[in-house]
Amino acid sequence: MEKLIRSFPRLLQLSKSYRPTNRMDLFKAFSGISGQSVGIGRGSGGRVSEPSIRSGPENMPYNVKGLAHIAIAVPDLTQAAETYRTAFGAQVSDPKPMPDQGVTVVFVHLPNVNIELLHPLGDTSPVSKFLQKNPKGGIHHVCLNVDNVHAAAEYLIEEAGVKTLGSGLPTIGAEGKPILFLNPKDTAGVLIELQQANASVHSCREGEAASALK
Ligand SMILES: C[C@@H](C(=O)O)C(=O)SCCNC(=O)CCNC(=O)[C@H](O)C(C)(C)COP(=O)(O)OP(=O)(O)OC[C@H]1O[C@@H](n2cnc3c(N)ncnc32)[C@H](O)[C@@H]1OP(=O)(O)O
Repeated sequence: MEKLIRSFPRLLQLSKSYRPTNRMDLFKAFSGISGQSVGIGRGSGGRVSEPSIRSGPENMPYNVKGLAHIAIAVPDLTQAAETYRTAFGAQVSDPKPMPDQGVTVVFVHLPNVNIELLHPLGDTSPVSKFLQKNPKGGIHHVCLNVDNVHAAAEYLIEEAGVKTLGSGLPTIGAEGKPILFLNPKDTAGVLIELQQANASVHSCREGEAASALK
């Protein structure tokens, strides 16, 4: 113990006023933490190392403005909505049929983000196959707000190697704004929806989505 204390000046300093009683106390005293888990970088002499952060490319032609919603496909919309309302005390919307998208949606409003519950509508719903593979339901997609969905699509296809799905032209989503889906094979296996954040809701009809963005 004396040898250990002599070899670590910080511990020596602490040991004058603090007597560790077990191994965890010894670790906390040495690393300077008080319970939360941290990573200690190699060669950092015991100091907690900050993770390095790399920024996105400069001059991006569009910006992600945040998370719009997380969509969960469910086998029973009424039951799922009731679970979110009663178990989590969340406000839930009435079901909204969206025949053009092949889904009925219920929005669950949480303080910092919405959850969109999805159920197939019609024979060719894109959610049907997903539910066949995941009969109990599951996370179907993540929707990001962007400031320019048109510029985003162009940049993703031409510069980032990320393909859009369908015709590549925006359609109108459940929040009444232009949306586009990206191929999950290009985005780490997660289906991502882009939504035009600043589009005026109610002002767009299906055929007007693309021109509304110009
Ligand atoms: C109202 C609106 C809104 O939010 O505003 C909505 O929600 S509309 C929500 C519904 N609309 C959409 O989802 C539109 C975009 N979705 C699509 O175009 C399609 O569903 C695809 C994502 C391309 C999947 O195609 P398809 O339905 O034919 O399924 P599939 O079973 O043949 O799957 C083909 C490959 O995609 C994968 N795959 C299927 N669904 C996936 C999902 N949700 N997330 C991640 N990967 C997925 C499968 O595992 C498979 O991979 P492997 O080949 O490796 O086995």
